Amino acid sequence: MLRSQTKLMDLGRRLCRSIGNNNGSNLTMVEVDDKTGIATLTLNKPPVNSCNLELLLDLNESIKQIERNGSRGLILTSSNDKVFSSGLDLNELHQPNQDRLIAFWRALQDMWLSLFLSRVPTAAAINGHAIAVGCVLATACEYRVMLPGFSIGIHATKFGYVVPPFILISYLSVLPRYIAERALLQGKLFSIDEALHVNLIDEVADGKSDAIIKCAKFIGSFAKTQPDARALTKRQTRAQDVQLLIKDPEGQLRESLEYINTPFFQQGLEVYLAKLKSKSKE
Ligand SMILES: CC/C=C\C/C=C\C/C=C\C=C\CC(=O)SCCNC(=O)CCNC(=O)[C@H](O)C(C)(C)COP(=O)(O)OP(=O)(O)OC[C@H]1O[C@@H](n2cnc3c(N)ncnc32)[C@H](O)[C@@H]1OP(=O)(O)O
Repeated sequence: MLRSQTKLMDLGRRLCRSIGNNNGSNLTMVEVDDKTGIATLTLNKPPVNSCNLELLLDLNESIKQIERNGSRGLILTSSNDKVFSSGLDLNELHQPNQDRLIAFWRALQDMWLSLFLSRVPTAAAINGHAIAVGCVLATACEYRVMLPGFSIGIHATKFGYVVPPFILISYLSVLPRYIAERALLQGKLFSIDEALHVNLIDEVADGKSDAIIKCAKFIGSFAKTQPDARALTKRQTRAQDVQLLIKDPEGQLRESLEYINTPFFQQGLEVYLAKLKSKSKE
Protein backbone atom coordinates (compact mmCIF):
# COMPACT_ATOMS: atom_id res chain seq x y z
CA MET A 1 0.00 0.00 0.00
CA LEU A 2 1.22 3.49 -0.87
CA ARG A 3 2.30 5.66 2.06
CA SER A 4 -0.10 8.40 0.93
CA GLN A 5 -2.99 5.89 1.02
CA THR A 6 -2.06 4.83 4.55
CA LYS A 7 -1.91 8.48 5.58
CA LEU A 8 -5.39 9.12 4.18
CA MET A 9 -6.79 6.10 5.99
CA ASP A 10 -5.25 7.28 9.26
CA LEU A 11 -6.80 10.69 8.74
CA GLY A 12 -10.20 9.09 8.10
CA ARG A 13 -9.83 7.05 11.27
CA ARG A 14 -8.85 10.12 13.27
CA LEU A 15 -11.72 12.25 12.10
CA CYS A 16 -14.40 10.60 14.20
CA ARG A 17 -13.80 9.08 17.59
CA SER A 18 -16.49 7.02 19.29
CA ILE A 19 -16.90 7.74 22.96
CA GLY A 20 -18.90 5.47 25.23
CA ASN A 21 -21.36 6.71 27.81
CA ASN A 22 -20.16 4.29 30.49
CA ASN A 23 -23.14 1.97 30.41
CA GLY A 24 -22.01 -0.13 27.46
CA SER A 25 -25.38 0.01 25.67
CA ASN A 26 -25.70 0.87 22.00
CA LEU A 27 -29.08 2.59 22.30
CA THR A 28 -27.32 5.85 21.58
CA MET A 29 -23.93 6.32 19.96
CA VAL A 30 -21.63 9.28 20.36
CA GLU A 31 -18.90 10.19 17.90
CA VAL A 32 -16.75 13.26 18.23
CA ASP A 33 -15.28 14.85 15.13
CA ASP A 34 -11.63 15.43 16.03
CA LYS A 35 -11.34 18.36 13.68
CA THR A 36 -14.41 20.35 14.73
CA GLY A 37 -14.87 19.00 18.26
CA ILE A 38 -18.58 18.52 17.53
CA ALA A 39 -20.28 15.39 18.91
CA THR A 40 -22.88 13.51 16.90
CA LEU A 41 -25.36 11.73 19.14
CA THR A 42 -27.22 9.02 17.25
CA LEU A 43 -30.47 7.46 18.44
CA ASN A 44 -30.10 3.76 17.77
CA LYS A 45 -33.06 1.79 19.10
CA PRO A 46 -34.62 -0.29 16.32
CA PRO A 47 -37.08 -0.35 14.81
CA VAL A 48 -38.28 3.26 15.26
CA ASN A 49 -36.39 4.87 18.17
CA SER A 50 -39.39 4.78 20.46
CA CYS A 51 -38.25 6.17 23.80
CA ASN A 52 -38.45 3.53 26.51
CA LEU A 53 -36.87 3.83 29.95
CA GLU A 54 -33.51 2.47 28.83
CA LEU A 55 -33.25 4.79 25.81
CA LEU A 56 -34.16 7.85 27.92
CA LEU A 57 -31.53 6.99 30.55
CA ASP A 58 -28.95 6.31 27.88
CA LEU A 59 -29.74 9.52 26.02
CA ASN A 60 -29.47 11.57 29.20
CA GLU A 61 -26.12 9.96 30.03
CA SER A 62 -24.82 10.66 26.52
CA ILE A 63 -25.88 14.33 26.68
CA LYS A 64 -24.04 14.69 29.99
CA GLN A 65 -21.01 12.84 28.65
CA ILE A 66 -20.84 15.21 25.66
CA GLU A 67 -20.84 18.19 28.04
CA ARG A 68 -18.22 16.60 30.30
CA ASN A 69 -15.82 15.78 27.49
CA GLY A 70 -15.69 19.39 26.32
CA SER A 71 -17.33 18.89 22.91
CA ARG A 72 -18.02 22.12 21.05
CA GLY A 73 -21.57 21.15 20.13
CA LEU A 74 -24.10 18.34 19.89
CA ILE A 75 -25.87 17.11 16.77
CA LEU A 76 -28.81 14.78 17.43
CA THR A 77 -29.72 12.33 14.68
CA SER A 78 -30.94 8.78 14.07
CA SER A 79 -29.39 5.58 12.72
CA ASN A 80 -32.75 4.76 11.07
CA ASP A 81 -33.08 6.44 7.68
CA LYS A 82 -36.90 6.71 7.89
CA VAL A 83 -37.59 7.53 11.53
CA PHE A 84 -35.83 10.11 13.68
CA SER A 85 -37.98 9.06 16.65
CA SER A 86 -41.53 7.75 16.99
CA GLY A 87 -41.85 9.41 20.41
CA LEU A 88 -42.51 7.71 23.69
CA ASP A 89 -42.59 3.93 23.68
CA LEU A 90 -46.31 3.48 24.18
CA ASN A 91 -45.74 0.08 25.81
CA GLU A 92 -44.26 1.97 28.78
CA LEU A 93 -47.60 3.71 29.28
CA HIS A 94 -49.90 0.74 28.68
CA GLN A 95 -50.96 -1.07 31.90
CA PRO A 96 -47.70 -0.01 33.46
CA ASN A 97 -45.85 -1.41 36.42
CA GLN A 98 -46.02 1.64 38.71
CA ASP A 99 -42.38 1.60 39.84
CA ARG A 100 -41.17 1.40 36.27
CA LEU A 101 -43.62 4.11 35.20
CA ILE A 102 -42.24 6.44 37.87
CA ALA A 103 -38.66 5.74 36.74
CA PHE A 104 -39.71 6.19 33.10
CA TRP A 105 -41.43 9.54 33.60
CA ARG A 106 -38.57 10.84 35.81
CA ALA A 107 -36.09 9.82 33.09
CA LEU A 108 -38.20 11.66 30.50
CA GLN A 109 -38.34 14.86 32.57
CA ASP A 110 -34.60 14.68 33.35
CA MET A 111 -33.59 13.96 29.76
CA TRP A 112 -35.68 16.85 28.44
CA LEU A 113 -34.13 19.27 30.94
CA SER A 114 -30.61 18.07 30.04
CA LEU A 115 -31.17 18.55 26.32
CA PHE A 116 -33.18 21.78 26.57
CA LEU A 117 -30.64 23.39 28.89
CA SER A 118 -27.50 21.82 27.45
CA ARG A 119 -24.47 24.10 27.85
CA VAL A 120 -23.23 23.31 24.36
CA PRO A 121 -24.88 24.45 21.11
CA THR A 122 -27.37 21.80 19.99
CA ALA A 123 -28.85 21.00 16.57
CA ALA A 124 -31.08 18.22 15.27
CA ALA A 125 -30.40 16.53 11.93
CA ILE A 126 -33.92 15.15 11.48
CA ASN A 127 -33.44 12.33 9.01
CA GLY A 128 -36.88 10.76 9.37
CA HIS A 129 -40.31 11.14 10.99
CA ALA A 130 -40.23 13.04 14.28
CA ILE A 131 -43.50 12.23 16.04
CA ALA A 132 -44.71 13.55 19.42
CA VAL A 133 -41.76 13.23 21.82
CA GLY A 134 -39.65 12.68 18.67
CA CYS A 135 -40.62 16.26 17.77
CA VAL A 136 -39.98 17.35 21.37
CA LEU A 137 -36.39 16.05 21.09
CA ALA A 138 -35.92 18.16 17.97
CA THR A 139 -37.50 21.30 19.43
CA ALA A 140 -35.37 21.01 22.58
CA CYS A 141 -32.38 21.65 20.28
CA GLU A 142 -31.44 25.15 19.17
CA TYR A 143 -31.56 24.42 15.43
CA ARG A 144 -33.35 21.95 13.18
CA VAL A 145 -32.43 20.66 9.73
CA MET A 146 -34.80 18.13 8.16
CA LEU A 147 -34.92 15.84 5.15
CA PRO A 148 -37.91 15.93 2.77
CA GLY A 149 -40.61 13.27 2.73
CA PHE A 150 -41.13 13.02 6.48
CA SER A 151 -43.53 14.42 9.10
CA ILE A 152 -42.89 16.31 12.30
CA GLY A 153 -45.29 17.32 15.04
CA ILE A 154 -47.33 16.47 18.10
CA HIS A 155 -50.57 14.71 17.20
CA ALA A 156 -51.61 13.76 20.74
CA THR A 157 -55.15 15.17 20.64
CA LYS A 158 -56.01 12.93 17.68
CA PHE A 159 -55.55 9.95 19.95
CA GLY A 160 -57.08 11.35 23.11
CA TYR A 161 -53.88 12.33 24.96
CA VAL A 162 -53.43 15.57 26.79
CA VAL A 163 -49.79 16.54 26.71
CA PRO A 164 -47.91 17.57 29.86
CA PRO A 165 -46.82 21.21 30.25
CA PHE A 166 -43.18 20.63 29.32
CA ILE A 167 -44.22 19.19 25.97
CA LEU A 168 -46.39 22.27 25.36
CA ILE A 169 -43.46 24.46 26.30
CA SER A 170 -41.09 22.79 23.92
CA TYR A 171 -43.51 23.62 21.07
CA LEU A 172 -44.07 27.15 22.37
CA SER A 173 -40.33 27.78 22.58
CA VAL A 174 -40.12 27.42 18.81
CA LEU A 175 -43.51 28.37 17.35
CA PRO A 176 -45.59 31.51 17.76
CA ARG A 177 -48.31 30.82 20.31
CA TYR A 178 -51.27 30.88 17.90
CA ILE A 179 -49.57 28.43 15.53
CA ALA A 180 -48.53 26.12 18.38
CA GLU A 181 -52.01 26.21 19.87
CA ARG A 182 -53.75 25.50 16.56
CA ALA A 183 -51.34 22.69 15.66
CA LEU A 184 -51.72 21.06 19.07
CA LEU A 185 -55.51 21.32 19.03
CA GLN A 186 -55.62 19.88 15.50
CA GLY A 187 -53.07 17.19 16.35
CA LYS A 188 -51.22 18.35 13.26
CA LEU A 189 -48.21 16.61 11.77
CA PHE A 190 -46.33 19.07 9.53
CA SER A 191 -44.93 18.20 6.13
CA ILE A 192 -41.46 19.60 5.50
CA ASP A 193 -42.81 22.60 3.53
CA GLU A 194 -45.33 23.39 6.26
CA ALA A 195 -42.68 22.99 8.97
CA LEU A 196 -40.32 25.33 7.12
CA HIS A 197 -43.09 27.86 6.55
CA VAL A 198 -43.82 28.23 10.29
CA ASN A 199 -40.13 27.91 11.29
CA LEU A 200 -40.65 24.63 13.11
CA ILE A 201 -37.53 23.66 11.20
CA ASP A 202 -34.75 26.03 10.11
CA GLU A 203 -33.42 24.37 6.96
CA VAL A 204 -34.04 21.54 4.52
CA ALA A 205 -31.22 19.13 3.62
CA ASP A 206 -30.94 16.76 0.69
CA GLY A 207 -29.46 13.89 2.69
CA LYS A 208 -28.23 12.96 6.16
CA SER A 209 -24.65 14.10 5.60
CA ASP A 210 -25.88 17.41 4.21
CA ALA A 211 -28.05 17.80 7.34
CA ILE A 212 -25.05 17.10 9.57
CA ILE A 213 -22.93 19.63 7.66
CA LYS A 214 -25.67 22.27 8.01
CA CYS A 215 -26.01 21.54 11.75
CA ALA A 216 -22.21 21.77 12.15
CA LYS A 217 -22.25 25.11 10.34
CA PHE A 218 -24.88 26.42 12.78
CA ILE A 219 -22.79 25.21 15.71
CA GLY A 220 -19.72 26.83 14.13
CA SER A 221 -21.54 30.17 14.20
CA PHE A 222 -20.80 30.30 17.95
CA ALA A 223 -17.05 29.87 17.44
CA LYS A 224 -16.30 33.42 18.52
CA THR A 225 -18.48 33.39 21.63
CA GLN A 226 -17.18 32.64 25.10
CA PRO A 227 -18.66 29.21 26.05
CA ASP A 228 -19.60 30.03 29.67
CA ALA A 229 -21.20 33.34 28.69
CA ARG A 230 -23.11 31.59 25.90
CA ALA A 231 -24.25 28.78 28.22
CA LEU A 232 -25.43 31.15 30.93
CA THR A 233 -27.23 33.38 28.46
CA LYS A 234 -29.01 30.33 27.02
CA ARG A 235 -30.01 29.21 30.52
CA GLN A 236 -31.36 32.65 31.34
CA THR A 237 -33.28 32.83 28.07
CA ARG A 238 -34.88 29.45 28.76
CA ALA A 239 -35.32 29.92 32.54
CA GLN A 240 -39.05 30.60 32.44
CA ASP A 241 -39.71 27.59 30.23
CA VAL A 242 -38.21 25.18 32.74
CA GLN A 243 -39.43 26.85 35.92
CA LEU A 244 -42.34 24.49 36.54
CA LEU A 245 -40.32 21.33 36.01
CA ILE A 246 -37.32 22.51 38.03
CA LYS A 247 -39.37 23.87 40.93
CA ASP A 248 -41.76 20.95 41.23
CA PRO A 249 -40.59 17.86 39.34
CA GLU A 250 -42.42 15.52 41.71
CA GLY A 251 -45.68 17.47 41.34
CA GLN A 252 -45.34 17.30 37.55
CA LEU A 253 -44.60 13.59 37.81
CA ARG A 254 -47.64 13.00 40.04
CA GLU A 255 -49.96 14.84 37.65
CA SER A 256 -48.75 12.83 34.67
CA LEU A 257 -49.00 9.50 36.49
CA GLU A 258 -52.54 10.26 37.62
CA TYR A 259 -53.51 11.00 34.04
CA ILE A 260 -51.75 7.97 32.55
CA ASN A 261 -53.45 5.67 35.07
CA THR A 262 -56.99 6.85 34.26
CA PRO A 263 -59.23 4.22 32.59
CA PHE A 264 -59.97 6.88 29.93
CA PHE A 265 -56.29 7.13 28.94
CA GLN A 266 -55.65 3.38 29.18
CA GLN A 267 -58.67 2.50 27.01
CA GLY A 268 -57.72 5.02 24.34
CA LEU A 269 -54.15 3.77 24.35
CA GLU A 270 -55.25 0.17 23.96
CA VAL A 271 -57.21 1.02 20.82
CA TYR A 272 -54.32 3.07 19.44
CA LEU A 273 -51.74 0.36 20.08
CA ALA A 274 -53.93 -2.25 18.39
CA LYS A 275 -54.26 0.03 15.33
CA LEU A 276 -50.52 0.60 15.23
CA LYS A 277 -49.81 -3.13 15.35
CA SER A 278 -52.39 -4.02 12.70
CA LYS A 279 -51.03 -1.26 10.43
CA SER A 280 -47.52 -2.64 10.70
CA LYS A 281 -48.81 -6.10 9.64
CA GLU A 282 -50.54 -4.79 6.49
C1 LIG B 1 -52.84 16.62 32.37
C2 LIG B 1 -51.92 15.88 31.49
C3 LIG B 1 -50.61 15.67 32.08
C4 LIG B 1 -49.80 14.77 31.68
C5 LIG B 1 -50.04 13.90 30.52
C6 LIG B 1 -49.33 12.63 30.65
C7 LIG B 1 -49.10 11.81 29.70
C8 LIG B 1 -49.36 12.13 28.29
C9 LIG B 1 -49.39 10.91 27.53
C10 LIG B 1 -48.73 10.68 26.43
C11 LIG B 1 -47.78 11.53 25.77
C12 LIG B 1 -47.25 11.03 24.68
C13 LIG B 1 -46.19 11.61 23.87
C14 LIG B 1 -45.66 10.55 22.89
O1 LIG B 1 -44.58 10.66 22.40
S1 LIG B 1 -46.66 9.21 22.56
C15 LIG B 1 -45.95 8.41 21.14
C16 LIG B 1 -46.69 8.84 19.94
N1 LIG B 1 -46.07 8.25 18.77
C17 LIG B 1 -46.78 7.74 17.80
O2 LIG B 1 -47.98 7.76 17.82
C18 LIG B 1 -45.97 7.16 16.65
C19 LIG B 1 -46.63 5.94 16.13
N2 LIG B 1 -45.83 5.34 15.10
C20 LIG B 1 -45.92 5.67 13.79
O3 LIG B 1 -46.66 6.53 13.39
C21 LIG B 1 -45.06 4.87 12.87
O4 LIG B 1 -44.56 3.76 13.55
C22 LIG B 1 -43.87 5.67 12.26
C23 LIG B 1 -44.37 6.72 11.26
C24 LIG B 1 -43.04 6.34 13.36
C25 LIG B 1 -42.92 4.66 11.51
O5 LIG B 1 -43.67 3.95 10.57
P1 LIG B 1 -43.08 2.59 9.96
O6 LIG B 1 -44.06 2.14 8.93
O7 LIG B 1 -41.67 2.77 9.57
O8 LIG B 1 -43.02 1.58 11.20
P2 LIG B 1 -44.24 0.76 11.86
O9 LIG B 1 -44.41 -0.51 11.11
O10 LIG B 1 -45.42 1.62 12.04
O11 LIG B 1 -43.63 0.45 13.33
C26 LIG B 1 -42.65 -0.57 13.53
C27 LIG B 1 -42.91 -1.21 14.89
O12 LIG B 1 -42.75 -0.22 15.92
C28 LIG B 1 -43.94 -0.12 16.70
N3 LIG B 1 -44.08 1.28 17.13
C29 LIG B 1 -44.08 2.38 16.38
N4 LIG B 1 -44.16 3.49 17.13
C30 LIG B 1 -44.21 3.07 18.41
C31 LIG B 1 -44.30 3.76 19.66
N5 LIG B 1 -44.33 5.09 19.76
N6 LIG B 1 -44.32 3.02 20.78
C32 LIG B 1 -44.28 1.66 20.73
N7 LIG B 1 -44.19 0.96 19.56
C33 LIG B 1 -44.16 1.66 18.42
C34 LIG B 1 -45.05 -0.56 15.75
O13 LIG B 1 -46.18 -0.99 16.47
C35 LIG B 1 -44.35 -1.71 15.05
O14 LIG B 1 -44.30 -2.79 15.96
P3 LIG B 1 -44.49 -4.32 15.48
O15 LIG B 1 -43.50 -4.51 14.38
O16 LIG B 1 -45.92 -4.44 15.01
O17 LIG B 1 -44.24 -5.12 16.71
